[in-house]
Amino acid sequence: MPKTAYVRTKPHLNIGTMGHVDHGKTTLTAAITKVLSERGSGTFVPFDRIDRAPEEAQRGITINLAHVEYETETRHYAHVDMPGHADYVKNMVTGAAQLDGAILVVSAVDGIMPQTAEHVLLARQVGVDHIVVALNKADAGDEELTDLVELEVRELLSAHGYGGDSVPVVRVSGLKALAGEARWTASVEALLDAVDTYVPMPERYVDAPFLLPVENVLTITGRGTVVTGAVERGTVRVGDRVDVLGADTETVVTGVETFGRPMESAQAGDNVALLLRGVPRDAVRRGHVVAAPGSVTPARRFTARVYVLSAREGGRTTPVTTGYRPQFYLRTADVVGDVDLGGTAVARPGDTVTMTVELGRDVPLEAGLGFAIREGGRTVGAGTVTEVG
Ligand SMILES: Nc1nc2c(ncn2[C@@H]2O[C@H](COP(=O)(O)OP(=O)(O)OP(=O)(O)O)[C@@H](O)[C@H]2O)c(=O)[nH]1
Ligand SMILES: [Mg+2]
Repeated sequence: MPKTAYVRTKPHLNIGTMGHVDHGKTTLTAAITKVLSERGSGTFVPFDRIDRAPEEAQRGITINLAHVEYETETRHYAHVDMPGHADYVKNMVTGAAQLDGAILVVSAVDGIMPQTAEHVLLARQVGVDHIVVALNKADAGDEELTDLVELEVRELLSAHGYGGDSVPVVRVSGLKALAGEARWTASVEALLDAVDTYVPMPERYVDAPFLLPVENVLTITGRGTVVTGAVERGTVRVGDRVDVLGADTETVVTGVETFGRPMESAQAGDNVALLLRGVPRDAVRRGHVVAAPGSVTPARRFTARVYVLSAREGGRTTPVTTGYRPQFYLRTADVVGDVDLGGTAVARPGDTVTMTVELGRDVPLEAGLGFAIREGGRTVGAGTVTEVG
């Protein structure tokens, strides 16, 4: 049976949970949906409906991005639960690229761990301007220790330009909230209030030509290929012609949905699924971009200012030279690129340098676009495009 159409009654924002493995992101995500469903604004999504892949259940970790939706009194949210495990930072970057604000989950028992810091750095780089901290497992943490963890987290955020002194830090217990303990369901409510008030509604460029970076691709039997992601700018409706950049094809949008509900028109900021006419499932991939015809010219050469992470930050121990070929994370794409520093110049860990990059394929690029550089499973640099071509 077709579901009822999505009715836009409140401002919509994209948020998500990030942080180190096992600090409780998925548990907190489930708890948020439970607390809100009891208020009558949303559906409870249990833990095993978020981590639902067999490998996730078996290993007890999140691997894939999972999306849930809920409403507070003032806003409608799409929430992406991101993996914390070091092997899946790739997926985390894709999730973070769609966010208006992030909930950084830090275990009050364990404090800052490597992916706590890595995720903060990556969030900064892909354009997440606001972070709210959930000091989770507060039910199990010692108060004095938790105070120390809070100080540490504020310092970390300040070091990355997040204004750690003013960031809301809320002590919560996802686990106990899920169990319905009043003290802790109240803590989750307090966290949501902090998100509502601290994360501003971003400016939405609804009048710009439509652009959606593809996060995922699915097949709906009998209907065709569907791409999902957050609309970066513009609007789209059924019947619109679009370019699929990366797949190098032009097609027509034959369906627009959000969380399974049809939409008349999707706009900048919406988290959507677009049904594309006649596009084979294997022609389109994460990292491709769906855009208004002719509105963007993809390129593979650009100049950027890049910060090379120090070894202490988890980066390289040896300098970068011309000829270096790491992976570049741009929007939802992950593309290999050749680095040119100009002659024999070197970039040591801790340096900020200008470099020219030649990507392995064409990607929609523009000045100001932030990106991360990774190599062998770790983040080694962070940069901003200064010039295309
Ligand atoms: N005591 C306590 N344990 C918690 C709390 N939240 C989560 N846990 C436990 O911590 C473990 C990890 O929880 P998850 O929610 O899977 O953690 P995660 O951050 O989503 O992990 P990844 O997605 O794999 O990075 C589980 O055993 C949870 O039951 C909490 O508030 N208090
Ligand atoms: Mg998880």
